[in-house]
Amino acid sequence: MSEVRLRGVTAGYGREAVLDHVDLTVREGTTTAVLGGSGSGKTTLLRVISGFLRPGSGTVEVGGRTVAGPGVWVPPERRGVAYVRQEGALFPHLSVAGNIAFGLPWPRRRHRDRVLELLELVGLTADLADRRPDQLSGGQQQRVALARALAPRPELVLLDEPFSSLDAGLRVATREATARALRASGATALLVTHDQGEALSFADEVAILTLGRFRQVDRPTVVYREPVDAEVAEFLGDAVLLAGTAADGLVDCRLGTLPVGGPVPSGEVQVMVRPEQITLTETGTGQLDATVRAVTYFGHDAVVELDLANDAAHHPLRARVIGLHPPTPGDRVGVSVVGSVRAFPRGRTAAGTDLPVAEAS
Ligand SMILES: Nc1ncnc2c1ncn2[C@@H]1O[C@H](COP(=O)(O)OP(=O)(O)OP(=O)(O)O)[C@@H](O)[C@H]1O
Repeated sequence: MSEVRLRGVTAGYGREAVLDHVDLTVREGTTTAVLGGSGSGKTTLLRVISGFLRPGSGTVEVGGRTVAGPGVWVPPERRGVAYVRQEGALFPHLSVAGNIAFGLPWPRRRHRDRVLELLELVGLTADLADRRPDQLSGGQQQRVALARALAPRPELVLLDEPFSSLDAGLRVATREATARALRASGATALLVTHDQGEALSFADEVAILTLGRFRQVDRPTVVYREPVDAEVAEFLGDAVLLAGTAADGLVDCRLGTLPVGGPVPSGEVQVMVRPEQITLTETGTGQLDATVRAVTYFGHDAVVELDLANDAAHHPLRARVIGLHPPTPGDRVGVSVVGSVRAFPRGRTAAGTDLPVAEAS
């Protein structure tokens, strides 16, 4: 049993609380990605769980055992928690095998079989075992760091932005190898990142941390499609926010009358549409007509800025279309919205902060 549970955890440095009565559960054998902006407290959270920082209040449980709480303090080395940092921090004077064996308990340090098994687990070949870290690519070094962390069969693996120093291609390959290795080892894991795509693709659950609290913790598809408020929606991807009026499961906005998914407030609302929900067709065949103002081409897809024909204020609107045949500026197109949209009450976010008043495309 290696579930992690935080209840009412407050922690910080000096007087200022970085984490403010935080609750979080990571189920046994699953991975949760903690997504937050710079300085939101992601590393502080990992320090509290690993035992490098004492919480001011609340309890931390790892594997059903309280490791921090009123009158309880288990030191880091007795928590069964492994920590992989941004830079793997391998020992430069030891070989790959030596680095991995360092993570094994003393009597097993000479067991080459276990080292080779761990290399295979992280997707590296046995011929790398005798190289020094400076003879490896950045992605290979991170995989060795992961193998070293998994060597003592930890109950919990904490990953602190372990892919952020890698370039795009290596990053994806290393991320996939890490996800596979974690699944195969059965470890519970917590990944800290500020990369939305990484959080959504890597983890079983995504936890959004802002202002010292978790705003939403749920499966990737749920936090993306059903964000709790407009701020979370914008934090977790591209979002088109529009003013609207909601009633009876429908909302009126400058994209027309659209069905609302999830909770349906009534009255003045902020409408959230993902740009990929806005599809372009031949002019006259969509729900609305528009003129293409600008196109940003990314290869696999393109972002198209549109001027809606019925919009006297000329607020541009963003659509995301597949990159096969993107339109060109000046084209006239039909515009439709696929699926339901979200509607949030105007005025306050779920966290109690004010919503932006202006429309954003
Ligand atoms: N040792 C420290 N002493 C004092 N303040 C600290 C210390 N470490 C972090 N902080 C402050 O605590 C806040 C949260 O820091 P933390 O490192 O947890 O954020 P983060 O979300 O991991 O950020 P990043 O994504 O930039 O690494 C920041 O305001 C930071 O300046």
